[in-house]
Amino acid sequence: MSTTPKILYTLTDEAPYLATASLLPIVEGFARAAGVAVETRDISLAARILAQFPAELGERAVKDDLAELGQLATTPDANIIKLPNISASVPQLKAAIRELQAQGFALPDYPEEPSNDAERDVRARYGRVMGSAVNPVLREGNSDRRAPASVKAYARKHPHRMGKWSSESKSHVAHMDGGDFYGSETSTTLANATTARIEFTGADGATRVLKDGLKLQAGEVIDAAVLSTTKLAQFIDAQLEDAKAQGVLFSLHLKATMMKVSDPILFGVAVKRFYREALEKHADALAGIGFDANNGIGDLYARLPQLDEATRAAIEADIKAVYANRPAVAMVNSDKGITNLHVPSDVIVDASMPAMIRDSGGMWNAEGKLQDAKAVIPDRSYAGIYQAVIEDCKANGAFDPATMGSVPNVGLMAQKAEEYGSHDKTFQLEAAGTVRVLDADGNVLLSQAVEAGDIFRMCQTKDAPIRDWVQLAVNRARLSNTPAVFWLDANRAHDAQLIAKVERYLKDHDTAGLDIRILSPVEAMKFSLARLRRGEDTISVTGNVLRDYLTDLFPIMELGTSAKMLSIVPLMAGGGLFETGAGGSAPKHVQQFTAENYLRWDSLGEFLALAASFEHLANRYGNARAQVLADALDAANARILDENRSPARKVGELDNRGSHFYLAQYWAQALAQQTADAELAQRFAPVAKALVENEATILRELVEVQGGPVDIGGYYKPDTAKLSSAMRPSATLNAVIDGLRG
Ligand SMILES: NC(=O)C1=CN([C@@H]2O[C@H](COP(=O)(O)OP(=O)(O)OC[C@H]3O[C@@H](n4cnc5c(N)ncnc54)[C@H](OP(=O)(O)O)[C@@H]3O)[C@@H](O)[C@H]2O)C=CC1
Ligand SMILES: O=C(O)CCC(=O)C(=O)O
Ligand SMILES: [Mg+2]
Repeated sequence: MSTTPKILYTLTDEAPYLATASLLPIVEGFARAAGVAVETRDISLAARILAQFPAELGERAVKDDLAELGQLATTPDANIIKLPNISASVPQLKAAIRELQAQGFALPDYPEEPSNDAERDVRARYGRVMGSAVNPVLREGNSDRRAPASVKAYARKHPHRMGKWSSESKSHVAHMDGGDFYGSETSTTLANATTARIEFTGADGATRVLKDGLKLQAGEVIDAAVLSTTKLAQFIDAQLEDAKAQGVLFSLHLKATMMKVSDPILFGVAVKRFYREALEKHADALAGIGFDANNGIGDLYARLPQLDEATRAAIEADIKAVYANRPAVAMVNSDKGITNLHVPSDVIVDASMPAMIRDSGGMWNAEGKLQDAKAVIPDRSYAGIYQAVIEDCKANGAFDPATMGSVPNVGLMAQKAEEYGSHDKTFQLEAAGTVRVLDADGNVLLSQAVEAGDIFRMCQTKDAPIRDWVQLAVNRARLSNTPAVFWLDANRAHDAQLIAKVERYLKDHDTAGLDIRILSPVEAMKFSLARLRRGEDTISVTGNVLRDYLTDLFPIMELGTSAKMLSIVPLMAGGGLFETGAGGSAPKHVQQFTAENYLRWDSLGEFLALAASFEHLANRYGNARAQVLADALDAANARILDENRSPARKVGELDNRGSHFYLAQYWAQALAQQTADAELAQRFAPVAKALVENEATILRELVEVQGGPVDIGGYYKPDTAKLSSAMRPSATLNAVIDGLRG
């Protein structure tokens, strides 16, 4: 066991990375005074790309910090603060590569259609950093996400605005009725460990190995399912017709980042059907310039300059004609004409559906106004939960943050559980046949018939994480004296296997007096919503996907944002992973920052994670000072909420940097006032004094820079000096903080 208490703070992307440039020096200063080391590890998209090409980059090679952290997460010493990072779609990945090349990094281009081994190797390396490539690597434990009592109390006292709901709303969720993953899933639990392979056998009897060397453990639950892209295309066509007939926006909600193999294909089917006339008419020209519908219609616009003027104009005119015939489509940015079908990473279901529900069931139309929408979520596995919320809001009106209860979550996610670990076992088949999962002796574990174009997906859920999850659920139910509901659907093959395990493992625990139930997702949602309206709390105990969906949905309804969530991952090996908030890296905030030098990112998630991390260190290493820091930070966090020192949204107001100043002031005051450690109190007394006495000057220095554009020298890899000077504009504050850092 290492004896030095240490925090590993991750450097990531976009808004949380910008915020880090201001917050981290403060954290380093305070931690240092208590003898806690803070180190950084760079897991940004840029760093992850660079780490793939050590030989090519020579002297500028970058070490693979993500691999190191992934390894550390399996040891008891891990104490990692993980901020949100970009899970890159192909368009984002290409933009990042271009930026790094322009900064002089000798990276190879992204091979669109690799034609030799070298190109295939480059493509595979880029493939490793694509999509959700970070979280599954670090998540060696299950998830415990909740709104701390102080945050909930604050939200009740200062309720955020919720759009009114009308019973006349035409908004609804549309899903397939067959031919989807839900309908085809089969599942089994392994009696013995084995090394499996996935094989495709075509109609001609020829067999091809899709994946080999797949290690499976005893007790592991595996499942396989197929989605028909032909049925999906028919479904999309019907929804386009229906959206038009009903006069609602067509809006598609997927998770192309986490589900990085399947969902871009589903997205591509929708793009192809929506723009069908134009894309079919110009099929040859578009194939010639390498357009890929899976990357969105934005990919077409990016490639148009390769065509001659006349062809370009013809394509543009035909796309315009499509819009005239189709239902209106939900917009991501109406000013710039960016639609829901532009880039697969712009509309991510966990954040986009709650936003729609918060906004009266509307999405933005081309005029930038809210309009009722058809939310298309093709697969039935989870779509129904959102329809249940919509029905509830139509019947009972919007939820009231001042009175509503809370739905915390205990999520099964350790060791790449379920769908979120399936991308290396997901394939699109070019021909009809059968896909089989075979054990080492050649016995068929799972089998699915496929048609050409179908997507086959296999998932794994290991036994130890399931046991740990059940235990976590019971602990949380006991600690918070709150009913807990396992959201599992007895009619789904995978869930049926899980239900059997949950029932068995619950017997290992003392559940006397606890209210623990198992309900299907839709029933669980209805049950939780009814309690929520009565002001009652209900723990949601879910698999990995619902963990993701619900930990944005409920916080956004209850608190207005998932940024204020406490998001702990007790690692199964004994370490701690402290995620910050439950949302993403907020690209919109970066646009505002570079245009107006105003950052509205709320770092409360980081503050909460830090307090939990110091507390973890205190417990693990018996480090009393870390506990003093944690307690003082808790007090500071409560004051940030009480005194409303979170960032506002507009120039001239307190932004992210200002909220960090108050954190430093309140934290220093709490340390100066505490009596558990006199030496620390003495150390921080002058710091607190300086931050109080200079408050007006510091706030002026922080606000007077706002309003104009700011250059940070890069989007995916900003220039550290430029970023630091932009994010630390107060010389007075810096002098105090740098004094602490030594
Ligand atoms: N844990 C992780 O690493 C996660 C990463 N992602 C990645 O994040 C990127 C963007 O995803 P997206 O689906 O747009 O979701 P985001 O959560 O990044 O953004 C949705 C909106 O949520 C609000 N928001 C989220 N966090 C904060 C915060 N701390 N302070 C203030 N507001 C906040 C903002 O709304 P407003 O501006 O209106 O205030 C923001 O525009 C993608 O690359 C995605 O892959 C997504 C989820 C989790
Ligand atoms: O890793 C990702 O891409 C997103 C993770 C996420 O949305 C979540 O865990 O809430
Ligand atoms: Mg999420």
